[in-house]
Amino acid sequence: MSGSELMKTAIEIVKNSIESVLPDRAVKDTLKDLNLQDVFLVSVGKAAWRMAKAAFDVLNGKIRKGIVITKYGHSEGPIDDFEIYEAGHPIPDENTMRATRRVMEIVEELNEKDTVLFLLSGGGSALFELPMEGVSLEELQKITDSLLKSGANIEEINTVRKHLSQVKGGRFAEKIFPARVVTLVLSDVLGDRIDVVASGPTSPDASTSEEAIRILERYRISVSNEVKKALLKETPKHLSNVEIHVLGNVQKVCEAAKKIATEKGFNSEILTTTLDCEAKEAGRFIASIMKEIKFRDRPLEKPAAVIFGGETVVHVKGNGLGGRNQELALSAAIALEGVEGVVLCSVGTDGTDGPTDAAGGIVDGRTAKILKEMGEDPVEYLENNDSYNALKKAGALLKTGPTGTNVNDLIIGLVI
Ligand SMILES: Nc1ncnc2c1ncn2[C@@H]1O[C@H](COP(=O)(O)OP(=O)(O)O)[C@@H](O)[C@H]1O
Ligand SMILES: O=C(O)[C@@H](CO)OP(=O)(O)O
Ligand SMILES: [Mg+2]
Repeated sequence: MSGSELMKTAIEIVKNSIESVLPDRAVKDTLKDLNLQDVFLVSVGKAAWRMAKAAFDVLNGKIRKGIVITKYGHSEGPIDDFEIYEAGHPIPDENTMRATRRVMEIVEELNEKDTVLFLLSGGGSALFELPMEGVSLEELQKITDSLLKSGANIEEINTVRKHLSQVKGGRFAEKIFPARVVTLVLSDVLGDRIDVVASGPTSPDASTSEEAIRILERYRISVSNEVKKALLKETPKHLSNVEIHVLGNVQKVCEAAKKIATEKGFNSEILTTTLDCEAKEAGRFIASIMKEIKFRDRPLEKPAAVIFGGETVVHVKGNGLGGRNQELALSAAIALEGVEGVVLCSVGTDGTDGPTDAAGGIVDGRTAKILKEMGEDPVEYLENNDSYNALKKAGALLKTGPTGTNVNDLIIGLVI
């Protein structure tokens, strides 16, 4: 197999794996079992449009009102008479608040006979938000931006978000009470911490005010007195009106990748579904495993596919453009320079990696060489967190557009 054929194979495995975790089927199957009548549908997150459409297709006639809030560019047209909103991500904006207020207007009227069907996917933290009284949107945006660049993981970031919000950390379910809420979650959080996915609007909160304060201190983020005051108010730890079902996660996409790669003749193994270290360290480590396979045929014999799922972090210190998958791919490209018969592909299953239009990167032994031949230093790009521009120059960006799902990041290494 030539180098470009191997790249094509990697892209095919990735795309088919993502296809297999589109939420449609899981939403439909779960709803058929639940037999709900007369629901208020609220769908929030990057996969919100697709989840709402699937629910509409199976519940048709049993939905009294439908509202969808998703990221800009992620809705795919009208669904019946649903209200469909797009808003800012990963930082909430005015449209986030406008759409969330609309949801609150509707649920606050409900009584114990009513049911809210809440369809939730990652991205919801930015898309569904009304800050606590005294906390301005501007300050919340600043704190979110600092946390996202600090290297803090999603559990830490969302511990702070929950305590500054009127709808996160179970507070949305509290507002819905005495009505009932049935939540279907597509998980993009490692270990399926459902109180962390989209900051758990309908989950009893496992985090505390004290932890939120400690996290801000740990990452040296200073906040106003109003924010300090808001943080002290504790989130609900028990909720009696909630039922939650998990539909999909990073395990499922990794299992699909393993199956597809095996069918294509690769000795395939999932090495982890909880990759959570610094992106560039992960890239280097994965490259070292691929070289072990290439030169020593272990832990798998060639042809081999190694599969990783997770969510790495990036301490963004430079002023470049990129995302954690692109950064991982660029780092791997540096470590794989000159090695033949290896391809590494790292993507966000939602189709966007960091504030860019790429889903991730696809690199091989030629990628770093191509950059050097152009007079560019890949290490400098990596240090400036400018993986997007490095991979763009080398023709190594992978673009899928919004995929309709969101189960975190998938990394595949092929070795022949
Ligand atoms: N220049 C950059 N290089 C690498 N990563 C970046 C850069 N700028 C932002 N990021 C990372 O992108 C993350 C947000 O990306 P995004 O793909 O929206 O995350 P998610 O898919 O988890 O919502 C931030 O947490 C930040 O760490
Ligand atoms: O909304 C969120 O809190 C996170 C985790 O679920 O999602 P994303 O990383 O896609 O923004
Ligand atoms: Mg995330």
